[in-house]
Amino acid sequence: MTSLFLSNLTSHQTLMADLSVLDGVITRAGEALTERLAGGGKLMFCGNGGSAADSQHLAAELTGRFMKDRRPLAGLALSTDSSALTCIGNDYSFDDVFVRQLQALGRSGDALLAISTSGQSANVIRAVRAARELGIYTVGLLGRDGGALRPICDTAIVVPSQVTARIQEAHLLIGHTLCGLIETGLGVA
Ligand SMILES: O=C(CO)[C@@H](O)[C@H](O)[C@H](O)[C@H](O)COP(=O)(O)O
Ligand SMILES: [Zn+2]
Repeated sequence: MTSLFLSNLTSHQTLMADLSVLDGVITRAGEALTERLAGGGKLMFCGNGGSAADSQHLAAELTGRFMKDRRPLAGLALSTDSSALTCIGNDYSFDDVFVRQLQALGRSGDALLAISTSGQSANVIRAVRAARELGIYTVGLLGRDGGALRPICDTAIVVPSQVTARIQEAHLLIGHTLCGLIETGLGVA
């Protein structure tokens, strides 16, 4: 009998091979995000659960370091401030935890990377809708059929899988690629 690990490994490897179809859209997203950062904008991130972890991980690649030593870049995860999350969730609604922070901190010329494996998280959808209204460029890092987020993001990167864990594994690869494209696009030596 195949072990769980070998079965997961096989499905992971199959998905990884399928991701080459996303090359063009990932490159375009990287260019758009680089343009915002080069123009003085910041890159915000949001998502729930594992995607909240991805948000803070990727934001730290920008403010800290990724592959190269260079100036700190403006990355901000909207999933990490426990006081903001609990206040907004408690006093308003959990659906508002990202949108309220985005409306407080976001400016035209910024960008938002919205991460959701289903494309259906209401708090992420609200953040993307508000971002568009504020002139903030939106990239959706999605899965399954892209859900309700797919048509409302400026650029939607949809990982072709139905399995949340596999989609998240692909999201990290794509997130790291976006960080690499940003460093290269900004001409970091
Ligand atoms: O990491 C996992 C499952 O692997 C979970 O924490 C998962 O992220 C949560 O169920 C999220 O609430 C799912 O939200 P979404 O990806 O559908 O937007
Ligand atoms: Zn997970």
